[in-house]
Amino acid sequence: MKAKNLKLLLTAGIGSVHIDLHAAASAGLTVAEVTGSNVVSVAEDELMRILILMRNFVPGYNQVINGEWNIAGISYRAHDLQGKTIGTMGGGRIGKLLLQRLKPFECNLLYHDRLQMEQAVEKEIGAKYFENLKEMLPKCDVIVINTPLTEKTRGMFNKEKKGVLIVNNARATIMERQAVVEATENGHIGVYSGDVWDPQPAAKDHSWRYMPNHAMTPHISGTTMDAQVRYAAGTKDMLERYFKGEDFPAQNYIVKNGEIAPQYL
Ligand SMILES: NC(=O)C1=CN([C@@H]2O[C@H](COP(=O)(O)OP(=O)(O)OC[C@H]3O[C@@H](n4cnc5c(N)ncnc54)[C@H](O)[C@@H]3O)[C@@H](O)[C@H]2O)C=CC1
Repeated sequence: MKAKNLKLLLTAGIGSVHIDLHAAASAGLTVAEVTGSNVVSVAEDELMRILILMRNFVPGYNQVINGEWNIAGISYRAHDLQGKTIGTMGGGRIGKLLLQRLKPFECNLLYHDRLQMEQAVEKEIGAKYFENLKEMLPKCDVIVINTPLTEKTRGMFNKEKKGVLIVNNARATIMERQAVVEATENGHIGVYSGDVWDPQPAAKDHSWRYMPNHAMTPHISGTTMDAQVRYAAGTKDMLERYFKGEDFPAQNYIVKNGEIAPQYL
């Protein structure tokens, strides 16, 4: 390690996979993030993407830009959200909030996670738990990815319904890059809307820029002005606590005393 005096690594936001957490743990470093800081921002963004994909919005917008007018060319792939089945892989902070935000749309809500929510919360949201991801995937019209990238979540997909809409604001390598390109080309994925890329920033010739049926963005879902205020304040708070010798809020620790937080294992 080159930085011999390094003690602390802070992520101003959520998602610390840019850090080698195992190396940090064995070097005795502390890694922390501003847990919760952009949960609302990402969940709202996912809701927006679900609606945009379901209504075939982007091709409609492109018609206007290109001077075209072809209603039938849009509507044959536009559907109501009501009655559709939406599944989130990951029912943590973002996944749970997304399900709560989706409830008034009268969809069938499913989720897969390592951990089942408390029964009262699950009942209030009206979401059905699947311990086995492979059982949930074929049921979904829309799949949203809300787990961190770990060795277990990398490349987890292959059982989706034909024409499925996929929203991935979590991490790009949870999907296999070439498989996404091929599936958008052959229609197995109806539309893929991702906010995250591998690597970032994405090169000009990255294949996901040019595949058909996508609605990609450059990692913006968690970076609203409101989120920036929250994660700047959270980072400042942790720095102040660090220099006073105080602990951080417990949920912010990703690596502490050689241990990696369970959600990253
Ligand atoms: N695009 C963006 O700007 C942002 C993206 N994110 C991404 O979203 C992810 C989720 O964020 P939060 O909901 O706040 O995290 P969280 O820690 O509250 O929830 C993650 C959930 O994933 C589950 N999980 C972990 N590994 C799993 C596995 N192998 N199988 C099934 N479930 C598993 C955990 O049990 C937990 O419930 C982050 O790790 C990050 O990658 C987060 C914030 C901003």
